[in-house]
Amino acid sequence: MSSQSSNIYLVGPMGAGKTTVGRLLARELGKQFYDSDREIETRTGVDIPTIFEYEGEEGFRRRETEVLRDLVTLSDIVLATGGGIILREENRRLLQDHGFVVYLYCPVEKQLERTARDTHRPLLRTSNPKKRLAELLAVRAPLYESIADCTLNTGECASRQAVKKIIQAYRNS
Ligand SMILES: Nc1ncnc2c1ncn2[C@@H]1O[C@H](COP(=O)(O)OP(=O)(O)O)[C@@H](O)[C@H]1O
Ligand SMILES: O=C(O)C1=C[C@@H](OP(=O)(O)O)[C@@H](O)[C@H](O)C1
Ligand SMILES: [Mg+2]
Repeated sequence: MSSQSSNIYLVGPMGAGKTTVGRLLARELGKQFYDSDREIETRTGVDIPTIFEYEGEEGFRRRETEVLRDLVTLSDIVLATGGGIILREENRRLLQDHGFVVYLYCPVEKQLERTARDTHRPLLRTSNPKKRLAELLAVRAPLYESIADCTLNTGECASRQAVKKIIQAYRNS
């Protein structure tokens, strides 16, 4: 983390709670909240499944990096990222250099439960989403860990509890 950073960046897999916890955390700390997925949707005027459909995952990743380059220029924000943002080395460096990085995770079973009702995650539109989540995590977990300033299992805690724990870790950093 850059010393005395006023930004908190949440990374972690789909369903870990980045968007939900991030919004609450920002409110609690009086910081501006951003979500990289929402930012991409606002800029393009279409939803994420549509971007995947027309531009593929590669097109989405390109847009994700463009958005991140802009968001790291802001101060005093909480940013919830998309689960795959850590795939690009440039993104990992941008996150590490400009904020306090919190890795949120939970067991794959919980990820599955929490993502089951929402059909807006193109990578989970498969006959076996649990297997997909496990495969993604196997590749990505070391990448999340490599940039995390703090790690939190949201599997057994309510979002409000997660917020408290993050604030504690952030203030002690
Ligand atoms: N700590 C939590 N406990 C229980 N449910 C949660 C928790 N965090 C998130 N959820 C629920 O899980 C779903 C996915 O959360 P979301 O914030 O979109 O995850 P992410 O942005 O990491 O993919 C939402 O319906 C949300 O209400
Ligand atoms: O894990 C991923 O690659 C993705 C996670 C999603 O965000 P959430 O992690 O907020 O669900 C979203 O960016 C897109 O569907 C791709
Ligand atoms: Mg999200």
